[in-house]
Amino acid sequence: MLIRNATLPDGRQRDVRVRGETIAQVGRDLAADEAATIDVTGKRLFPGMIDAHVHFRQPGYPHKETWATGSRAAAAGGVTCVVDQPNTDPPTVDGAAFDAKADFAADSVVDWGINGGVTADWDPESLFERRLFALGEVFLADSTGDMGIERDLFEDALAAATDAGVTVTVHAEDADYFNEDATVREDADAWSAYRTAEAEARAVRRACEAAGQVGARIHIAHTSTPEGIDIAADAGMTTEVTPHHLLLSRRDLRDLDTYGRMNPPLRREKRRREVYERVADGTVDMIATDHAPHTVAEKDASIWDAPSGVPGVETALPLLLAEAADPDTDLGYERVRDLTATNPAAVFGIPQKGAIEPGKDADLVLVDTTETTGIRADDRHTDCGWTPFEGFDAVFPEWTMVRGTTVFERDPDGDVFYDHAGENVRDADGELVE
Ligand SMILES: NC(=O)N[C@@H](CC(=O)O)C(=O)O
Ligand SMILES: [Zn+2]
Ligand SMILES: [Zn+2]
Repeated sequence: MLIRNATLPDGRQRDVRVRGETIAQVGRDLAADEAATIDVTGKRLFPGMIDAHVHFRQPGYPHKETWATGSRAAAAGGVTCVVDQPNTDPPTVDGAAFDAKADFAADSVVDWGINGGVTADWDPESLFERRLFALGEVFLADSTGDMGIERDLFEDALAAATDAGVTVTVHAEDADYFNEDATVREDADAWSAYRTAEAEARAVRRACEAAGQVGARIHIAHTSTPEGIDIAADAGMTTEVTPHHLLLSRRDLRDLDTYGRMNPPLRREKRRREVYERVADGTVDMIATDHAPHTVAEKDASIWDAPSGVPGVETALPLLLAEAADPDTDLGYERVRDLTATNPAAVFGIPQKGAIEPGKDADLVLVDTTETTGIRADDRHTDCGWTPFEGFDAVFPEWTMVRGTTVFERDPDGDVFYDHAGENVRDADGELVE
């Protein structure tokens, strides 16, 4: 297949030849010796997003999301590789649980990685025999799944992962700094008052110190505060920010109510702006969605009973592209590419992905950035049926390709998905890539 006149994220216009599963050539006026040629003049071609943080809920909670529905949502949002987190049932804390989840992941239409988790009864030996994407998210406080662990166990896990050459991703909140005074309140903002910004900053600092002691490489998941980002960056560790912490703040809880409950919680508008600055200026390494679907019936509860988490895999790249298309923001297309593809590939060691260059996997997303639409939950493909970004401007893909196969095509008569077997990205070269 020959894609003619694509505008790349850096603004250059190039032809891109896809042969089999890979990008064969990127250049000008490539010879049209292929059967299929499409001209995409005026449209932008991005490397597929690598979302290093999703919760696809299988095994255990298929009523919230499955690998089939979650991966379709990913494809429709320009995500070509997802990394699933361990708080499923059973939790992914030993080799058998990893294998059971990998069987479910066979339903995925996009490429995938599976993380291993840490609990008091984890089995590092059998877990590290598997092709883990990373160890994590390791929960320093309870979140969905109640997998919070003690300090000693975290330090043991850091040492074990370092021996195995595996990166550790960390859910950094410290319950010692939660504000118990907030627990008498019943409004949705109480969750943000309870799980304080200080609780995140303290946990990030402690995690970085512990990592420094054993020479571990850690990546801080879903950082929600400028303080947490700066502490991690100063320690030489990497960070991710979610679309909701980038674009939503405590102000939005008046509308979102308990649907806006997640861990870590939404912060004040001032902090949100400071997080945005760090995403735009390159301090933050990547955007990852923490796609955490729960049903409407589950979310429609009191602020203390509703489960934590919001969906996001389908709307992340579209929201970022709308930000980049808006001349009034500090976020450009190249930065969006770095945050969604280049950096996740570099940080987690997936050299075959993350760039539109000869030899890379043909994971591609075509978008028309002159065409923004308002997000509507009814149009989305996640099984949970709602979005915290209702009405937000977005640029949705026209099509998404995974290793040379078109997996999604937008169509006014109904979006089309094509059967495609996603691969374990850690199996691509037959060995762990570190
Ligand atoms: N972020 C959340 O609020 N929830 C996540 C778990 C997590 O990432 O902490 C979930 O699995 O529901
Ligand atoms: Zn988490
Ligand atoms: Zn998570």
